[in-house]
Amino acid sequence: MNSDKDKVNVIADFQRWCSQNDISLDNRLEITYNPDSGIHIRTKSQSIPASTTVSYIPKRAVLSTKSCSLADKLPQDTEYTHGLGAQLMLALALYNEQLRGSNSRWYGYLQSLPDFVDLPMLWQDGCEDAKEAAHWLVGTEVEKEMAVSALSARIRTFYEDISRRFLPQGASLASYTKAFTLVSSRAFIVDAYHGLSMVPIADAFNHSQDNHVHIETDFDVCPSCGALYECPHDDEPKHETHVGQHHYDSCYEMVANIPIPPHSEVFNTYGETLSNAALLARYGFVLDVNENDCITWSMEELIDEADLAASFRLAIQELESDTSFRTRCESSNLIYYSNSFTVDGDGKVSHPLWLLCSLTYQRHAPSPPPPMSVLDVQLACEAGVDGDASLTPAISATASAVSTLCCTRKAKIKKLSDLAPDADIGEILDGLSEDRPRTRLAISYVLTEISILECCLASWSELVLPHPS
Ligand SMILES: C[S@@+](CC[C@H](N)C(=O)[O-])C[C@H]1O[C@@H](n2cnc3c(N)ncnc32)[C@H](O)[C@@H]1O
Repeated sequence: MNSDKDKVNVIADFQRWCSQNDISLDNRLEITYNPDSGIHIRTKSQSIPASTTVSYIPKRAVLSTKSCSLADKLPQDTEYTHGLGAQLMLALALYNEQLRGSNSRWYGYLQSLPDFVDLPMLWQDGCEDAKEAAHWLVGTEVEKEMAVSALSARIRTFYEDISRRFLPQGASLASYTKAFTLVSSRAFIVDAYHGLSMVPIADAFNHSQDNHVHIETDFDVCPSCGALYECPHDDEPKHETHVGQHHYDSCYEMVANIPIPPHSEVFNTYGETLSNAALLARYGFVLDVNENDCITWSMEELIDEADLAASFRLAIQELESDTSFRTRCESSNLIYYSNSFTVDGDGKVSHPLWLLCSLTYQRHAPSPPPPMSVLDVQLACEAGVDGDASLTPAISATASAVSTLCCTRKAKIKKLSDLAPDADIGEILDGLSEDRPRTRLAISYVLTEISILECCLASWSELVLPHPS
């Protein structure tokens, strides 16, 4: 399936399969292919108004653990209904259908899928380019997203312990892992019955934060049989009557959320909050600009003392219960309101992270100032207005703590320690040949993290007082 001509045939076969399975696509749209975007959906010469349903996908056409040929045999334990467990089980269902070849009722759909998606989880044991790229990602958010070794180990264990029981002779861990990459990059949670599923046509749309379409489903169906209306599994009737049930109740729909212009690619969104780290780890690509990019810390990474944890919990509760606190944060150029320990794409520090940095300094102080007062003086400093000078050391120490955090985090990007301190990573990227696509992708991602950390360092360094000599 390498040439464009092959792709044209594959798309034609897929479209035939779609009509045989009553999957519709608005005739103002076409399925198309190019090497950069892969298979994707475009408008032809006409625009499409907002709220148009551009595709109806009958529920029976989705490939899930409930609809696949192994459905009666697969374990139904709750650990496989969500998260990684659901992905592993769906990858088993998908791989089994792939092995069934033309005997699978999804054959025309399966033929349209790439062999695998080049996710970083495959890079560790790959070619030089892959290994080098994997090395660049050590210590980054992408590594956290993948939980690298844990993910590979879980896939292997699941394959050995569960998948092998159900798969025919000739199955292999390598091919099961490829099926897993397809699930990671294409599956949707559709409803309480099918759960995580492969959804033909819906998964042909590429991702953008400014998406044109979204999937609409009635999630709340019977988890035992998928019925939207009354069924024998109901404790209480869901709906009063079957009367009025619409044909489309048995379909998932792709609906336009904004008008779609002619001659343009039509995008879905895989998640409105996905950062480039998440996109790279789960889907194998990054956006040129991604407003969700950030550096994250877990509570465990930051707090190593029970006393500090206790004073943090108390202080955060107190701050957040003050109705003006959020507005105060929003007026800062250095702090933003968020419920995580993060530095955002503009180098701003989330309020829990700021509080922790502030408390770290104060934990040995005999009578620490209230965090709200420290914040107020900091806001005054940011605005160039004089505040309570007795609190300036507290602000300076908070800024030092933020700086230390950023430097420590930068030092965790392992590849940087192999390079001279003044190495120009942009130059390294520019000097890389085109036959190193993974390394190029990894370095350009690392540059984003470095730029976030340096932006944060630069803005907070202005608040650090010089040490008395
Ligand atoms: C749900 S599929 C979309 C259809 C896919 N293009 C194909 O050829 O089958 C998701 C995959 O499409 C690609 N993709 C989606 N959005 C993209 C984007 N904005 N830029 C580059 N690749 C994208 C990535 O390879 C991703 O893993």
